[in-house]
Amino acid sequence: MVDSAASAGLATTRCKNGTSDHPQRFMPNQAVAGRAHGALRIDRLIGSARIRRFQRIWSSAPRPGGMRLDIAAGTAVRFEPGETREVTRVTLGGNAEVYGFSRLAQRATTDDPSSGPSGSTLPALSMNRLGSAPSPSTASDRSGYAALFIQQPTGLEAYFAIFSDTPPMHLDVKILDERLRGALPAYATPGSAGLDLKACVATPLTLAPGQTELIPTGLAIHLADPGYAALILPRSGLGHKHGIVLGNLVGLIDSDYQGQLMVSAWNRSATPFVIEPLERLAQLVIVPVVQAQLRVVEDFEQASVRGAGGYGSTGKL
Ligand SMILES: O=c1ccn([C@H]2C[C@H](O)[C@@H](COP(=O)(O)OP(=O)(O)OP(=O)(O)O)O2)c(=O)[nH]1
Repeated sequence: MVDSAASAGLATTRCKNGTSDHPQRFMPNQAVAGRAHGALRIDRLIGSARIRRFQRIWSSAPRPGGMRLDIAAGTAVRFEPGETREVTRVTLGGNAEVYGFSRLAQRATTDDPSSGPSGSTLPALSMNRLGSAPSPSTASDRSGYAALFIQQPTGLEAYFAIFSDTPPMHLDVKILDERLRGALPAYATPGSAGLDLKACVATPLTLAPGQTELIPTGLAIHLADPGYAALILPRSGLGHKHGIVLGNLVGLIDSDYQGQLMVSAWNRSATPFVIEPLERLAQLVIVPVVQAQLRVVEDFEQASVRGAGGYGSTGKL
């Protein structure tokens, strides 16, 4: 649940309607819908919470159709506080029936719109207001939803956003080297992005200048979700002061990889470097990934300012 105390601050929405642009300030838990060229723009600030994804939900008009926000299934439109995102709406395909959303909005879009979302615990929300409510009991994290209702000449449209406090991500880890039991990598500070990976070598290992060695880390992870990958990056101190970087520059850990994490250690310096057992050698950063579906085109729809310019085309300074 998102309480209003967490919803401190003001959000700004710009509503464009063809010719004019009306910046508007409004209090948390309010929203304004602007329809610009078929797009719905919502700007949302919910304390530290993020709108995780927009889930279109239903619309009564025009039959048979509802509209949905034009984002790929399972992906998200992320809003940071104060940011605005523009999401185009498209007509629902298939039978235009929408189910799911923890049953909050379970209905066919051809249902009578005046009845509101069926099978729901949706509280009464007024038109064009953004509301929040406790998440359905099935939700394990502290998430909530926001609903936006728009009265169109042709009927009622509703949009829902699911948001959460970005709950911690759980990562399955296998310990392959007993020396790491009780000494798992940890984020050094609350703001750290990387987990240190240790060199699970049995004895000190000397890396000669220019030499590259694959060093075991004693850990295996399984990200499982293709929406994530992990990157192995050098530790800046080792790289800058001692020239110990990565032979592959960056290690990419696929979400389906279950083997031991290995660090390709490269001594790019002119002096030998001794890697001590359990020395922190590199760091692991987990990042979101979008798998794109390729769509072949003869030409791009819109010419960009940059075009094919690159490699310093914008100048040096
Ligand atoms: O620094 C690294 C880089 C990769 N890996 C593991 C995880 C990754 O998922 C797997 C394969 O890596 P990648 O796809 O980069 O290697 P490839 O050379 O393209 O091999 P493959 O054909 O197996 O994909 O190896 C590491 O442990 N450390």
